Amino acid sequence: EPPGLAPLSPGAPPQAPDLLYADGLRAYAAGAWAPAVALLREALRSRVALGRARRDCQERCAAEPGAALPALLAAAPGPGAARGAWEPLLLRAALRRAECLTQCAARRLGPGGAARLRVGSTLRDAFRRREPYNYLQRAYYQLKKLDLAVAAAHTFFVANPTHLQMQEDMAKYRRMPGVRPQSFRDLETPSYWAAYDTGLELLGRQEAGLALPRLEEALQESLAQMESCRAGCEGPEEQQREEEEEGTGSQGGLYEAIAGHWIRVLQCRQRCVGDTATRPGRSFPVPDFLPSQLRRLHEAHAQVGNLSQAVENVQSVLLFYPEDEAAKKALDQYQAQLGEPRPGLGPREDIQRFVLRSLGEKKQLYYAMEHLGASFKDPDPWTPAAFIPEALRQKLREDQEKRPWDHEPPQPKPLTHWKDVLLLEGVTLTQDARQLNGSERAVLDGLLTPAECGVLLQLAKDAAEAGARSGYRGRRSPHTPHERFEGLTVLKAAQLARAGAVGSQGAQLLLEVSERVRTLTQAYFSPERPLHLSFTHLVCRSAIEGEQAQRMDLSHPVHADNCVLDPDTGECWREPPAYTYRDYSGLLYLNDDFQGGDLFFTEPNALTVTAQVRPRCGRLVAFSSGGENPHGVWAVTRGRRCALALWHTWAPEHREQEWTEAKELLQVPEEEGEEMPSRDPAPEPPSRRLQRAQDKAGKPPRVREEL
Ligand SMILES: O=C(O)CCC(=O)C(=O)O
Ligand SMILES: [Fe+2]
Repeated sequence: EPPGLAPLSPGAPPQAPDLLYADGLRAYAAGAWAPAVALLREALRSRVALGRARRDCQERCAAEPGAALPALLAAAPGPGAARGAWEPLLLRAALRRAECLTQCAARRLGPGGAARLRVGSTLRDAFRRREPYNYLQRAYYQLKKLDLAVAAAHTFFVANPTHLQMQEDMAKYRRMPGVRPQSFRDLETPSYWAAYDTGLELLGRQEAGLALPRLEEALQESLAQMESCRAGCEGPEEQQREEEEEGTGSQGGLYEAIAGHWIRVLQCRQRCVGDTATRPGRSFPVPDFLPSQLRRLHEAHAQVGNLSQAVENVQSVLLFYPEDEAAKKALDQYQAQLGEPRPGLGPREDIQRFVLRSLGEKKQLYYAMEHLGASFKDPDPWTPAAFIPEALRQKLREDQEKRPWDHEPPQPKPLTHWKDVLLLEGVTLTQDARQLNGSERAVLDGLLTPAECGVLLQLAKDAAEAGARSGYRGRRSPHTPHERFEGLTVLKAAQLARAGAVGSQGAQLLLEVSERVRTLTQAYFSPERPLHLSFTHLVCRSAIEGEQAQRMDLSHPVHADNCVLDPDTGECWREPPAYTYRDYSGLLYLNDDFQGGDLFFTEPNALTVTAQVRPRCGRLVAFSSGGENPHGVWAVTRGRRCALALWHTWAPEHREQEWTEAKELLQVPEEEGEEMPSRDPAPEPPSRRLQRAQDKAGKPPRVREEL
């Protein structure tokens, strides 16, 4: 049973989610686990019920005679249509519609209807971040309902994959006997992401036939999600949200107010494009989500010989990009292969409807932008230039350039052979895959000079001390109680450097070195396809003195980096909570003055060791991140072992945004001391949370933590 979604008292009208949630947090703070669970679940459920009721009502009332727009309006007879003719009709229809909506809401939601059950912006944000699930998992854990705790944890985790506390909790759950990764079912992530990912994976394996149903499902489900998102735009919350953001109520007279409301609805509907294309927990949408899905569809259909479907899909691409050369060429080719012309064949109807409607909305929004001072951030790169008022075009072009995720990365220069790169960098290949008994593994030496290792070690030390000064005690390792674990991201390093807590030379070097590793890894393993850094983490593990006798555990248990390894079957599931988008891993070691701590690779049974690597300054171990490379770290029994862990990805949308942010931060001239953001702690009682929310004006930059 999915937590939070089954009614506690079936049939009863929903209660206000705000109140339920606040009561739930109070119960949680008081350690009353069972009531906390009941209240939090009810808050989640009532919010879902609320949304569903509103959408049903909207649909029903739109179809009700008298509340629909009179047909007369649609066919307004030219300029002669006197003002008096349409105005009363429009406004009467609006009155009827409002009456219908109010009655419907009262029927579905109880007396007071929608007004009584508003969801405030704080709650909306908390729910978007899936915070209730974090409280739920802890409460379930206390109640010893492990399966539900894991399911709730996973639901939260998918939307917050960089939440450190949750990483530890998930690791804890995974170690528990009887809790299997299979039970980490994803309860709230829209199903199209799974379909999309599987479809892409199958395509990657040249399985177009198998990929097609998943790709089609992904497209249809993302269109459905878009509809559901758009339907939410007419609700009272959307209006309220804009008012909160703009700090204005409606101004002016009747028509100004109507126009103002209408613009908000349109803005909201257009935002749905980005919302639908953004994975839970990600900050940026997959660029050009719909057209790129259509491109994959037409290619896959062509591959398996479904020519007419290939034509429909490529024509749909052309609706977005009429001048797309590749699409035009593909269309010609498909038509030639088809032989005789098929008259009925055109773009997909669902896409045609979508594009026409979207263009209509954009036209109005650009108009409002030019003449009414409205704001509009076009989510799409395909809007025809003719739609954009001349005065706005230049400014938009500039903004576009500032949004890197809207652009494919510049095509790389033809890549040099890895041997040239090694030579260039003064690096030697110490062991290749064969010597390491694997397929995609390598040990390279000479990536850092001893002086550079020194600078990076100093950086790690200074950062840890800065942490200690600000009340952050050295944490136990998430993997073993016998070691301490400190992790530093590039952004955090840059922030600390700005605040003067660490030298900026170290932070700068961190960026430089990660790029050095990326170049090498790409040249060695992926010369045709650019690799991007997706995460860079400077990690030190220290033995805790006096706790080392007869240690049986590992510093880092055996795992694979992009999938969940099942040692029993040797299978590796490329699914959350693993970081599925990681394609190549790199570990660049900084020192060797510690005991234990060798890296080792195993067979998929996680037991049989196939190769072992001793860390030392400037040594890079690089390998593909999948199930072919299970690896672990022996216990560090004395001293401190520091390494730069780097993960690379082929997916530009998973490129490490923080790398760029850190770079920018280190480039801009120093301003007065910046405040250091702290990571989001485990759930705390509401009173303290409130305090904290009030303390911080504005949102501090989010510091990412991954393992
Ligand atoms: O530090 C190492 O040698 C390995 C660490 C590792 O495997 C990881 O962080 O995924
Ligand atoms: Fe790893």
